[in-house]
Amino acid sequence: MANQSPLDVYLGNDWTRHKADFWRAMADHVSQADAGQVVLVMVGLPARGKSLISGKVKRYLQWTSVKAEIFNVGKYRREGTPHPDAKFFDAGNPEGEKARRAAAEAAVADMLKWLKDPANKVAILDATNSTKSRRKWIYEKLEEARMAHCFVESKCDDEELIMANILDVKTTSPDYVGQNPEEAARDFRDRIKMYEKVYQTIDESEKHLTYVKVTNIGHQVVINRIQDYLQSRLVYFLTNLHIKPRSIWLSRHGESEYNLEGKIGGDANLSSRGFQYAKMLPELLRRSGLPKDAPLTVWTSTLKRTNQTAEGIVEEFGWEKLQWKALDELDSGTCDGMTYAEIADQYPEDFKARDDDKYNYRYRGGESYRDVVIRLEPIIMELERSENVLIITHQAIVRCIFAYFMQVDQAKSPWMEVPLHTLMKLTPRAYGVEVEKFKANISAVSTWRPKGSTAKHHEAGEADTVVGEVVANGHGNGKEEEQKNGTN
Ligand SMILES: O=P(O)(O)OC[C@H]1O[C@@](CO)(OP(=O)(O)O)[C@@H](O)[C@@H]1O
Repeated sequence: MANQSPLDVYLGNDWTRHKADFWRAMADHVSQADAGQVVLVMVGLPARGKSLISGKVKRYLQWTSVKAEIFNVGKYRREGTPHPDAKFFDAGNPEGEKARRAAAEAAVADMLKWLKDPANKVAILDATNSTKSRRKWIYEKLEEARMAHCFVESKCDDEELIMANILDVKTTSPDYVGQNPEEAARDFRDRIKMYEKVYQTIDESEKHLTYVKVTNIGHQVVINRIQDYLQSRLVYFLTNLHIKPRSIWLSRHGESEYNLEGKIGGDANLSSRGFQYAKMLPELLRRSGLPKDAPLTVWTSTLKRTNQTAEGIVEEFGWEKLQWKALDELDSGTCDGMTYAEIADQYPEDFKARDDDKYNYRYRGGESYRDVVIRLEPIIMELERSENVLIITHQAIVRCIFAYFMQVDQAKSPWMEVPLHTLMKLTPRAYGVEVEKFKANISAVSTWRPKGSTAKHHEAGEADTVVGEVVANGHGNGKEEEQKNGTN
């Protein structure tokens, strides 16, 4: 490919020739390295973002094909006590204590049962676990089951964040269904006070535990005794999290000459309509609501069509632009530069195999969607750390990034329709990701191919321009768990 990254230049032709093998090896290595199991034990007062963190961890793990599940003690407690008032949570209330202990025991028992299946990798015990004696009990249970653990304490002194969590709980927790919202908020604050009376942060006396302490979600992270690969990956992820308001804008490049010809891959220039889209992108961004004070960084792939699309924006706003090799389009190996009809003709078995399992099918000498997700992991880590970012990339890459944020399952994500000349704005909210779409009024071919079809890319009609199904899947960060489970 004409546009080589510094890494390509440094490593020379061998690297360029063997990069698909490299990503393949990485993908295989990562799945092998995931062999262990671990329990993440959440610790912290109510309204400190434990469920938010649990949801984000689960979303991240599932996207990388690591099976993860959240066990929320509140859900078990609610079976016996669906609408408790604050006094129920008073440590001096023996009945409340007994019921809460029973709920914790039931959750841990179910969790250990779930972990009996070696395919299940990460269990997240979402509860306050706010006393040393409760943590000692959990630690002993996990030691007895020979299960690795990692306590994750979420501390928070940011009043705004606490208030946002209280507001969310009072409106979404099943504990307060049908209650006056003001009364619910008052009761929830009293509940927090009950926990504050007995809360013990993890300290020196618990040095034997593996733990991560996160203050104000990502502001400060303290780690202790992190032991294996999976734990380190999780710690790295937790270190990168933040909850500052921001948006991520996602767009494919403008229509390319290859898109017009129905060819896949390659490094073609934009078509004249593609250039029009590039010109219009600054206006489209303005329409979507630009961040007032915070700057925006533009990320592109190393290919010409994404860089040409970014030119107008960089010129107009002077924002920093970064090129990422990892954002290059899915490598179609020996099929690069062919039309779908040519592939079906020359490699009929491959064409069918791809339709049968598009997520796992790996092009000869190229990549699968699974491989792409592995190489996008550093991009996701960087995105979690970053504030406002505009990503201009390719069809398969947009699908994988979108699938991460919106938890689209692996069988569906490679078939999602991502129209050209459409800007998407993803805004993480307390318990989900909001998606807005802004369509440029510039026609383009549709490169979406339904299963079985070998049709050449056709002019997009109205129906093609809706991302539809995808948006409906939109909960991201544990909202579903929280709505079902509430606090314990
Ligand atoms: O996985 P499928 O659906 O084939 O889509 C990926 C394809 O999308 C295309 C367009 O058809 O990407 P791009 O947006 O970079 O032009 C091909 O280059 C690429 O192979």
